[in-house]
Amino acid sequence: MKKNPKLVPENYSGLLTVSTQMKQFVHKVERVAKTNASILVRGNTGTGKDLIARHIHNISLRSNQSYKAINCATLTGELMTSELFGHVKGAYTGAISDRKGLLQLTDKGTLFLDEIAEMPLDIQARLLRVLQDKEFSPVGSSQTLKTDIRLISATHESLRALVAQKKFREDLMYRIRVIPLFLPSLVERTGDVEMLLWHFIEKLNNENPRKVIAFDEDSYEVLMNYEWPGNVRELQNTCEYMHAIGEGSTVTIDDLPQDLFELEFEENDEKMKLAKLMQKFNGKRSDVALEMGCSRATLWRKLKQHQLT
Ligand SMILES: Nc1ncnc2c1ncn2[C@@H]1O[C@H](COP(=O)(O)OP(=O)(O)OP(=O)(O)O)[C@@H](O)[C@H]1O
Repeated sequence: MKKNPKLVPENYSGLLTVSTQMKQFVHKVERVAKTNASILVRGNTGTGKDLIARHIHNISLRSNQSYKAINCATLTGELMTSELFGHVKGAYTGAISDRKGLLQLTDKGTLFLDEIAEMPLDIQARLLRVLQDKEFSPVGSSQTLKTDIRLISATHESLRALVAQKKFREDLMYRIRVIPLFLPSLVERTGDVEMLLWHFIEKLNNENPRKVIAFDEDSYEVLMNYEWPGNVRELQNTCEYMHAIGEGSTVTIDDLPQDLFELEFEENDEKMKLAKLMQKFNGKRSDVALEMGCSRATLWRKLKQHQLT
């Protein structure tokens, strides 16, 4: 039975962590936040790019000005242009009144462009001009407006690779990645899976009649050893699933979603490796555990799981 170890995280504008790697990352972020330099956050899906961008704004010299975010992956080209630059009445069919764009609304503040790799090339060209000249015109208008924005962008892809494929402008890449930051994925953040697991479980306990206070050994082991390709978002969704699907105060292995068991290739590799090591050490489990860097209990469970006992 595993209970809440009550790990106490740091809280950076809602981004929680107990990991040294993350604290070092945030320390770096805090040094650059106070400048006006454009920041590019590179990180996989669900790693908290939104939260980091918000934190940069919160601790910057612009914190009392506006902060706005758009996700370039969810907008069509026309909508993105109008969101960013605004338009005047009649600029498009459907443009029934003037609309201010984010470049105007975040003047003196911070604009966060999530999934910037998805921005169409023509809008990239327009954005580059804004960053160079600090001015722009709304769609359908001949008026030039001044703007002073701090740009934070995020991507899960390599912009360099996209530049090589001619899908991203090289000049824009240099403008927006003056400071590149690499957000670690969840499994690289030692201690965070366990801390966040209980954070989300406690939150669900507060919102629901079911109160989970423990996990059985098997479920905990699977959760602690999973890769979390969808990072914090996947962990959060998994907690919701486990909390909703099971009964009573303990989460058991049957309450875990199927996705967590679908790493069959690695499992087969593991079985081979285990079998070889058992042979090499004449079945002496303490030596095999030492070689694998795991506890004897973990080794025992793995042997059982692969039917090697
Ligand atoms: N360290 C963290 N502590 C608490 N909650 C977190 C943490 N990181 C992420 N979250 C939560 O996980 C979810 C995903 O985070 P967020 O949207 O910031 O990720 P993202 O990297 O921008 O994802 P995507 O690239 O898919 O848009 C959000 O609900 C967020 O509040």
